[in-house]
Amino acid sequence: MNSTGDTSGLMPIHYAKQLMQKAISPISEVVLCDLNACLDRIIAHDIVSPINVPAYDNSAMDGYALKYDSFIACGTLRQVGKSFAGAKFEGQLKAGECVRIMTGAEIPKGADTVVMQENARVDGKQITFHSVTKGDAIRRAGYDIKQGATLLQAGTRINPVDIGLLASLGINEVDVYRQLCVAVFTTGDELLAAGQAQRNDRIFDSNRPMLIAMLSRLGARVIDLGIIADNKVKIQAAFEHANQYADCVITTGGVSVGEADYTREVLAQYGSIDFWKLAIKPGKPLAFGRLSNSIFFGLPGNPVSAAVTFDKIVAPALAYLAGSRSFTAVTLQGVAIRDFKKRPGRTDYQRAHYFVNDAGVVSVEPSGSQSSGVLSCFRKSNCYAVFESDTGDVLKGEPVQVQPFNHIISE
Ligand SMILES: Nc1nc2c(c(=O)[nH]1)N[C@H]1C(S)=C(S)[C@@H](COP(=O)(O)OP(=O)(O)OC[C@H]3O[C@@H](n4cnc5c(N)ncnc54)[C@H](O)[C@@H]3O)O[C@H]1N2
Ligand code: MOO
Repeated sequence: MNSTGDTSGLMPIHYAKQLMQKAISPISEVVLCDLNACLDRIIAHDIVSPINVPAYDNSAMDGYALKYDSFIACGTLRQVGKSFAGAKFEGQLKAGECVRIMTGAEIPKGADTVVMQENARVDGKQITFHSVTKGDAIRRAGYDIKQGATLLQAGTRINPVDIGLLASLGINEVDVYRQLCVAVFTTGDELLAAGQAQRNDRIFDSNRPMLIAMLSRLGARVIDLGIIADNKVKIQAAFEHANQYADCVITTGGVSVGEADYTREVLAQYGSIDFWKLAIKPGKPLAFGRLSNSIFFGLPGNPVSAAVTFDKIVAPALAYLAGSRSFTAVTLQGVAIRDFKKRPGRTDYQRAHYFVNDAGVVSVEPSGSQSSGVLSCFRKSNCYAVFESDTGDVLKGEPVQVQPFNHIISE
């Protein structure tokens, strides 16, 4: 029995996550980053708004600015000027007056209402209004963002809208954590790099390009160490190189129990291994450990296992290492519309397809082979059907947890 009380030798995922969190010290170095280069970087300090957005009361419509009481008293008002975005009306409205105003233009002094031009009848300078509601169509100063409000919290990954928000505050440089650097290599004498001549006794290395793409979606800088032969000396040299330059080393293959599975063995000598067998399907032989400078993930060689363990275990851990405080999977409650096969013993992330039916029910079905060698099944899938470790087969009509694919693994 291990320290988690488990007798299968497999570590439950929630326990492994706690262990990783204890073992990982998030990056603390802060760098100043240009607004145009900060997409996907992690904010290091809270962003507090130095200004109101918008800075002044302005019109939400093209129309007329007026004082409501004046409209009630007179019905028809005289247009005395114009207010444009960037060229406001400088005067003060008096009784019986209105000002032609454009969307975004500052509300003239003395006005408290804007009437859109569709509700105005123009006769020279005399304007008659209908459907007037006091206070309408005015965007107040600070109604989007108030001066002094915390707009973005430290630990937020900057998305394109955040870049718009920062620009709306006039901010053109942001304190972010230094970029995560991850070294990747794959092991296996059977591997060819895409582009090499095909051979019938070899397979192409799909894991490394796939993981590099996933890492770039995480905002990491990648050191690609290529394909390393099943050879202890070469694997150790790759680890030494990676440990010098990277915060994390990711390998695939060689973590199981086969006679050429050296990765775990080398790592155990050169660093330390915290766990290497997880109660997850696919992906049981997943190793996590530490070198002197880097953390280490040894992913299973099977491509589906590598993809799922990266998405579900490695990506959240790397987000934490990078300083992110907001990495959660969306889970929907769905209903199986076909039977799912499931053996008790591991938390299973089956590749599945979901849709919302006419009654609004999230309906989910397996999308094909669940073999960890069948990467093509991902293309027929848009979610994981997640089954807890102790569950057996799940039948049509029974509830299923659905996790739609995120941007790391999908579009
Ligand atoms: N006796 C046992 N055998 C296996 C067990 C076990 O518990 N007992 N676990 C199985 C499971 S589950 C998995 S997953 C695999 C993991 O094995 P490794 O991580 O050691 O990976 P390899 O043996 O090197 O390769 C497995 C499979 O994947 C192919 N592969 C490897 N690298 C790549 C790559 N970069 N791109 C594409 N495909 C790759 C490789 O050719 C093998 O077919 O172990 C099971 N065995
Ligand atoms: O865990 Mo393995 O990934 O089941 O094939």
